[in-house]
Amino acid sequence: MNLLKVLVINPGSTSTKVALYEEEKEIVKTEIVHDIEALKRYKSIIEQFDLRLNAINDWIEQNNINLKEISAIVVRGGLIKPVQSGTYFVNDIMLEDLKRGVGGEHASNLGGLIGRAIGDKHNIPVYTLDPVAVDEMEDVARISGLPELPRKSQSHALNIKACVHRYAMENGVKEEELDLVVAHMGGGISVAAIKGGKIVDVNNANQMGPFSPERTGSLPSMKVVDLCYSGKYSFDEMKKKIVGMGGMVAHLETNDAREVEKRIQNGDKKAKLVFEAMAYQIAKEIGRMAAVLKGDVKSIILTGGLAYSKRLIEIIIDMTSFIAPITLYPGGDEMEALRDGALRVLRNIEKPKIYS
Ligand SMILES: Nc1ncnc2c1ncn2[C@@H]1O[C@H](COP(=O)(O)OP(=O)(O)OP(=O)(O)O)[C@@H](O)[C@H]1O
Ligand SMILES: CCCC(=O)O
Repeated sequence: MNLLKVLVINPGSTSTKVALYEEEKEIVKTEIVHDIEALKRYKSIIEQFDLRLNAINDWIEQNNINLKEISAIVVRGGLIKPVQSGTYFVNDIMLEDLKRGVGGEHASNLGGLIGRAIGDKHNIPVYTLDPVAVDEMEDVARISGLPELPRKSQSHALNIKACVHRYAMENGVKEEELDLVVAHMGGGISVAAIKGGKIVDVNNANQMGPFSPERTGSLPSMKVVDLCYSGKYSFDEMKKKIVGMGGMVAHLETNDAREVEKRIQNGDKKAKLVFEAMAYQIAKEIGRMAAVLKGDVKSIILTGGLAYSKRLIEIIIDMTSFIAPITLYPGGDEMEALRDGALRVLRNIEKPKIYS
């Protein structure tokens, strides 16, 4: 019997994670970290296509991966049109929407494009699971202070959903009965209110919420207008300031929390203040989402790369543990969640949804 082999590609804002699985078994998993200086050279994320594809092709070669043996490629999905949670074929309609960036710019838009570039060449089907555009938001959460600018459900849905699933399994509860706050803390930060297993509210890491390693989060809006009309920045430069060059990068010129922690240890007061401010804003957002759930929160889950940072976690726990017990899932389960989505389809347990 031929074993199923799944290639997983997960482009995040600061890195591209790649892995090869044989059935559930991990054969190789690597985080290709992209240098901030290299990323800075690109005006838009879509222009990073060649850089990331070349890095993945090098990784495939270095690890002697025979693409002829791959049963499926599964990728982190991007800002397509709002969709239900689930596994989807990366079809031509989705590919076009990713190219055009119908829901906006996002590193994960590259997932489908790179996946199909490799898949089409070697005749391998390409799937995606719980893309950034998963929308389960309640109507009341969509209203902003301007009718023409509604709040949109865009989040690290893949890892958030994987954490909800893991928590349910580990604690012997049904996902549909779970109310949680999940804070995914990566290059961008999504803090979600989970009601009955669904993401009923989330900040939208590209536009609102806490600042993160490389995004501004919410800003004083009048001052944003002033900056836009100051004549100092083009449209593209302003967008890049908010997503990519904001947050820690703007204050400290690095998106690497480990580097910031080293500076703090060496007595850098500015690094300490900025890092503590990020933790403070995350804790505040958790409080907002706890209010969405009327305080009835089973647990606060902290996940993503930043959940490895003891310093950050301690501040968040200090500020939020009065709400609910804290669960730590550092790093997250995105790669395994993607693998499992592809395996469910390959084993005919789940029918992939068709994006239209
Ligand atoms: N052991 C660690 N200690 C402290 N910080 C860490 C550690 N490992 C990773 N990080 C930090 O986590 C952040 C990246 O997290 P993650 O890998 O989840 O993000 P990403 O996948 O690139 O982006 P996103 O999650 O927004 O898609 C970086 O700031 C990185 O420095
Ligand atoms: C746009 C929110 C999701 C992400 O940043 O990955």
